[in-house]
Amino acid sequence: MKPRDLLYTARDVLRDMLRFDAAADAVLSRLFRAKPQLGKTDRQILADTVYQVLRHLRLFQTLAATDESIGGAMELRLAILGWSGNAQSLHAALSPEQLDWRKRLLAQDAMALPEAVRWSLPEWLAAALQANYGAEYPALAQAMLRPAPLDLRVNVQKTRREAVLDVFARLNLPAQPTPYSPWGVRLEGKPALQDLTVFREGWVEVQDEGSQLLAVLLAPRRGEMVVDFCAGAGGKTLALGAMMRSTGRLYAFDVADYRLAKLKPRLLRSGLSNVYPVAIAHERDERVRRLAGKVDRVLVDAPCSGLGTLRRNPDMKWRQKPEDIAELRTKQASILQSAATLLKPGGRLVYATCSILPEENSGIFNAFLAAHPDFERVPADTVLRQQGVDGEGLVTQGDLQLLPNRHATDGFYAAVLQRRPTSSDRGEADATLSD
Ligand SMILES: C[S@@+](CC[C@H](N)C(=O)[O-])C[C@H]1O[C@@H](n2cnc3c(N)ncnc32)[C@H](O)[C@@H]1O
Repeated sequence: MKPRDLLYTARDVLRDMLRFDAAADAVLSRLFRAKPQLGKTDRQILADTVYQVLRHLRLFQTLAATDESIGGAMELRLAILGWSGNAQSLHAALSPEQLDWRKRLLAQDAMALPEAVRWSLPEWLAAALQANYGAEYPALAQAMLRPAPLDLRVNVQKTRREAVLDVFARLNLPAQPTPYSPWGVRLEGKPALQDLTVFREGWVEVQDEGSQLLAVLLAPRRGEMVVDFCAGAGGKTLALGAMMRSTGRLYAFDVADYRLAKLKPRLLRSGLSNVYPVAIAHERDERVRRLAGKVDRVLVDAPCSGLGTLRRNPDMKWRQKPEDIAELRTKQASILQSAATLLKPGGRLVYATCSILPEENSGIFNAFLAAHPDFERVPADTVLRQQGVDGEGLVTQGDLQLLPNRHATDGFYAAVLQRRPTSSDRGEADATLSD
């Protein structure tokens, strides 16, 4: 497609996207399905341009409103400001007046603008981040404006990290081991993974290093009975299954069939045979009740605002509203409550979100512990150390707290609890030990 036509396509996509009635990636997928003639480079330019606009939406809208000399719809002017093709395509896409306008506006001194405009945050979210992160708020807000790196998880069921790094070195694709996860590889750039044998053969999966650490924290063992309560498309399920070396039973629960369906091809690639996807109607489903008191480990990767993933999903900051958070909190508390009933005495649960709002995180977890004296917090740094991960700097008040500005991961929270062993279990354990 000619760069100028691409610019107008970006305008049309933005018109759709800025209604915020569907996720940005769904809007893009719909477009790509409708226009199969779009080549790889065109798709990349379109995606990068509209995501750049979503990231900087408030700033770009403010800048565009200060100078209307080039005319055209707001969405066109936003696409001009966000254009993310190379210099050649930029010159081919824009008229000389548009080029001048873009240059002038992007050169403006943004320091004169309020922080929430500069960092393109809705007022309510800027206020919440400032209240919760204080002096760290500017670094956090700015880190969330940068695109995320491409992290992969090496499937230890099939290979080792060194072998994967060797393959990338031979392909001349710069890659580094991630600093915290024992299975993480960080790629420079965004190669088309689907074309690579390492991906097709199930040696690697795309997964942010932070997500990998949630699996590390659950630390499931061979032969155990494990439940991934909100498994979705199974990103963490696959990591857990590999940790269990494809032994035991790993149930992947979710209320969304269509998400679980996406797990199937990934499972095939992974080589795991210990995973059992189960669609449940809600968190108190009969299939959940049947496992009460029988499970060794449970992961609750709870539905949340997703505000820790703004580097990848910048539309979330415009789509979420304070009243959505209140609704999510009720759901999170209810899921945690049900999921905890699955645990055997001595069993462990990890409650996690990709939110950076404490009310979805420690707020839910601490309230659960306060109301349930038969459960206790397990310090996350202890578990990480046992798993060979240096938890220094990863743990705040006993729980894992990852932030893009500190750890170059998405924002994640994860806390571990254990069901206290009953006195008869302790007796049994003592008897076993003294035998
Ligand atoms: C954060 S996502 C999970 C992502 C997934 N664990 C992964 O690693 O790809 C939260 C998931 O919770 C699911 N969910 C929402 N309500 C639920 C409920 N009551 N019980 C179980 N799962 C639920 C959603 O369908 C969604 O897939």
